[in-house]
Amino acid sequence: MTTLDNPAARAVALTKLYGEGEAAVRALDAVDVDFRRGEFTAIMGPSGSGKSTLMHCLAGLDEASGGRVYLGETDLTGLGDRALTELRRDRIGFVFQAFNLLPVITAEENMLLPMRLAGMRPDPDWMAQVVTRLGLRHRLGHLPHELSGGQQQRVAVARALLPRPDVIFADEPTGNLDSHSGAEVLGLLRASVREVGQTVVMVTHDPVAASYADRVVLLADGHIAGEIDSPTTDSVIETMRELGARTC
Ligand SMILES: Nc1ncnc2c1ncn2[C@@H]1O[C@H](COP(=O)(O)OP(=O)(O)OP(=O)(O)O)[C@@H](O)[C@H]1O
Repeated sequence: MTTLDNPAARAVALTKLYGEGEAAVRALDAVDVDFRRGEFTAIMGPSGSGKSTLMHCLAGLDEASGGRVYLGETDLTGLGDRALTELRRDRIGFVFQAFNLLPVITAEENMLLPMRLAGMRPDPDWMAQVVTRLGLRHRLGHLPHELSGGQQQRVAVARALLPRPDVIFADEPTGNLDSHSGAEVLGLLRASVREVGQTVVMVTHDPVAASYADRVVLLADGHIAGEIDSPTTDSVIETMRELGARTC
């Protein structure tokens, strides 16, 4: 089986309704999409097009109203709360716009916290590689408030990378960063894909951020509206303009 027919995550006829009756909002309407292993995919689209909803359903944070969601071979639809919690803990990494570091423990303790809670230890070689790549070797003992925003987000990326999850879902990971810090975080995500085959799925409004991805999946009005392979900032801006979308 090739990686093409064995995606890391997949939505099949995924439909998500919020509310009921006349007031119901169809946030996703029979969406079919695959996220290939070892690939960096950006999800883009106008405000309200369903990006966050798609990501939340893929990551087991929100329940589908119809269709199926798979993480590898595992069908998430129908899993109970406990199984979903374990799946998120053991197989998914998250990076959010807000860095979500615990303020009273050091950068290193923050990086290791999810693994400690799961009773796991990181492979020392892998930990050393991530820390080196992070460029924060001399900041590991610092508390989050002693770090810049970019440094805090790099700690959050390391925290997601250390357990080697099946997929890292990143929701506007550079939304709170200046362009220099944003480029560092995006470079780190891209390197994790290129160098160790991590799978990353990122929601973004930013064409520059999307240009770090291998592929852009475009959403409009709860539907897949297209794809861009090997995106550049210009090709993303042009395609978003054609979609009539807000791109900043
Ligand atoms: N909890 C909710 N209850 C009701 N409607 C919701 C809820 N969450 C999202 N929606 C609606 O579902 C649609 C898709 O929302 P979603 O947040 O997925 O879009 P998005 O593309 O991520 O938007 P943005 O770029 O503004 O973050 C929107 O019409 C939104 O108003």
